[in-house]
Amino acid sequence: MALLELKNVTKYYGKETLALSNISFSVEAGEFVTVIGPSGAGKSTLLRCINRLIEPSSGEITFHGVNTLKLSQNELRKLRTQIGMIFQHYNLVDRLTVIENVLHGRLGYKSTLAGVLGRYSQEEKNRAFRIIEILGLHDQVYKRCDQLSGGQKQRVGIARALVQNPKMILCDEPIASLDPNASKIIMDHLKRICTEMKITVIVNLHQVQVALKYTDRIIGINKGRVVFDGSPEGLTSEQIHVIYGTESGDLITDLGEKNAG
Ligand SMILES: Nc1ncnc2c1ncn2[C@@H]1O[C@H](COP(=O)(O)OP(=O)(O)OP(=O)(O)O)[C@@H](O)[C@H]1O
Repeated sequence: MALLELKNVTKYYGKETLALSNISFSVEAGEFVTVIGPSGAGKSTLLRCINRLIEPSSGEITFHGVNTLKLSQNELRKLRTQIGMIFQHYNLVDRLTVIENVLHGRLGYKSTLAGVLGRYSQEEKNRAFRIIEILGLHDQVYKRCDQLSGGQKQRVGIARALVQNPKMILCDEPIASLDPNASKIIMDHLKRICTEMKITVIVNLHQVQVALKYTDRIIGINKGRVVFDGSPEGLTSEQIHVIYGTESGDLITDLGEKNAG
């Protein structure tokens, strides 16, 4: 059974804007999938429908055997502990330290009161420190997040997602605000999280070259529809053109010799 299955997922904003149109695909446990497409194609909407930060208008989403669209608020909270999310602008609490932000990843497991009082078990703290170490942030543990670089902030975002002990991580343009060096560090971490921790990863990206380099599978979206779903090897310049339409000129040259077909 697939870990995640979408069937005919459609999302309208208001009556006019069709952001997703009959999206269907499934993702197996352990896959590393990138979603590419031009600005406004529906990539963010798609990711946010998966964990119901946005409510789809129709369709079905099954995660780990559960129909996510039928869950009560309480059940949804539990579901979200299993699906970590990483954002382009990190969504950290800037005035709090790295360790405090990372521990926020445990809030989904707590009563509101315990959460408000910041009550975390020693085990939770140990786990948070271990993950911070894995992400190379051990020297920053007690630094406030507003004193970190973008790349470091994103690593805090990843640590916060990992401390949840998720089955899957959704990454909404995680490197869009980072320089190439910091982007590589983030993508390398995400790849390792998938291959070594066996966590399924879905990443929205703007950069086709990055998608080609890192993932097993690329889903191309244009105007809310899946127009490509396959391996990086299958992504020819014609396919890029279908995904990006008139915006594809520069991207095709970026493909280099590997897939230019
Ligand atoms: N809250 C909203 N209200 C109305 N329309 C929206 C809303 N959010 C997104 N849209 C529209 O839905 C469509 C898909 O937007 P979405 O942000 O999902 O695309 P995207 O592929 O993530 O774009 P980008 O790469 O620029 O972030 C666009 O036409 C957008 O204008």
